[in-house]
Amino acid sequence: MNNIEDSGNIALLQLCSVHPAGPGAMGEKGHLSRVLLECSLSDKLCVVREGQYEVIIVPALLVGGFLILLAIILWLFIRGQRSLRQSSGPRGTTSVPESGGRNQKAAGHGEKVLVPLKETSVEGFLRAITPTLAKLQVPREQLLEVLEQIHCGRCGTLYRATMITRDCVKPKSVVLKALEDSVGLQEVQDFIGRIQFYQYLGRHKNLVQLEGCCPDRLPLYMMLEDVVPGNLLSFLWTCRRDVMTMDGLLYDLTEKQIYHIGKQVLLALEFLQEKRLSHGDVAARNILIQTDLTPKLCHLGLAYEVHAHGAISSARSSTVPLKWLAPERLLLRPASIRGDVWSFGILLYEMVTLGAPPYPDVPPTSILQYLQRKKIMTRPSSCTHAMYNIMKCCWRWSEDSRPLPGELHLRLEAASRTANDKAVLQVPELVVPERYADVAGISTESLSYSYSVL
Ligand SMILES: Nc1ncnc2c1ncn2[C@@H]1O[C@H](COP(=O)(O)OP(=O)(O)OP(=O)(O)O)[C@@H](O)[C@H]1O
Repeated sequence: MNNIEDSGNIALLQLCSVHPAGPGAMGEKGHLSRVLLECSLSDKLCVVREGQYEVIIVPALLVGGFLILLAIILWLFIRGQRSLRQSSGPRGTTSVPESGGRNQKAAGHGEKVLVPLKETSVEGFLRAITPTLAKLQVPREQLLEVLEQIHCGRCGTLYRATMITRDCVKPKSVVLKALEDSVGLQEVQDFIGRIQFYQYLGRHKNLVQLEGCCPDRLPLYMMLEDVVPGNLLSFLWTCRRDVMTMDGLLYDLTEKQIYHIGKQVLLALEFLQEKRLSHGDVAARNILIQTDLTPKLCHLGLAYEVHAHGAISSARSSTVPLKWLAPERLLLRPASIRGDVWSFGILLYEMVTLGAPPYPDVPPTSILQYLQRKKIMTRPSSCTHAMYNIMKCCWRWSEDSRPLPGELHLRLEAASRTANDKAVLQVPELVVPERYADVAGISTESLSYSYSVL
């Protein structure tokens, strides 16, 4: 027997061999086991017997281990089943993949968009999605008449239409984007995703604004604010003509006004940058202008793709005219805000030349080789050195050495202080749209809206 005293917690242990050969034999075998025979809380005496119980303990350990393993497997299985039930939601619903991932907020107010799990029909999808767009929904009866078709886009046709608003007595003009009847579930989800994207972006005075939508059934409509006179490229071309005013707008442009427009475009880009987005196709044709010369970025389809899918699809990317693209985009690298800064430099060129096609002497397909030779456009005669210096910093080959929209805004601000606000920019030659399209590397159809002003 051994007495063990342990700082006030005294325990008496009795070591007792039950092996017939005695303790010595046990020591030789080295298989001694200690078994607690008696130990009560009130007692400070514990009796332990050493014995050779391998025959009982080893199988017991094996059985115990097996049971624990079984319990773990069972627990994992139950947990898996439970999480499966949770992700399909109540009454068998699941998240819409197009607005999932980091764009969950696209559903508005950070809610998850749920559609029935088994629902693969357009009707079922629209039934499930419409309540999430309640704040934007406009009764169809409020749409009065379609005035004209203005554009046939990849994701719907654009019309000018009139609409009654809740607070307006007089019908107001809106641009209606319509997704017609004969489309599949994917197109419908994409159209709804775009509506949610506008909702996610929120309001910015230099981004075209969503005013409402009709998402309950086909045809689907989204109503955008009607920006008049609209397309900046058309405006620039009209400035070449002998038109003084039209609809209250002075078709004259000074260097100072170019800075004014440019700075606001940069505010829109800064806004997108804050949301970790980029525009992807900054160009005069994708900017709308108001009579007070407030520009609004439109053509947000590429930004939507970045938001919804993390990148611009190669199919969509190939539609962006090459002459506006930064070298890294021409080399098929992802779009970024600094790529937009490159395109912004081209936009300045477009404005100061009143809508001339960039790189007039370079075929669109040779643009990458041209830039790889470290060449950039020369200074147009109508462009001051100050403005050309800004263009040059936008056209730095290395993305990282280009300024961000905020820094560029400061440069434009400084340059505009000494800019000429008297001399009206003039270009004597009128634009021939087919020739323009050819030199710019743009399809004539995509310019159809600009013809109307010529
Ligand atoms: N809100 C608007 N007000 C006036 N004109 C507009 C408006 N929206 C679009 N437009 C005209 O329609 C043209 C095409 O617009 P936009 O590129 O945004 O449509 P889209 O091809 O459907 O683009 P995306 O798929 O990127 O949204 C514009 O260049 C402009 O001339």
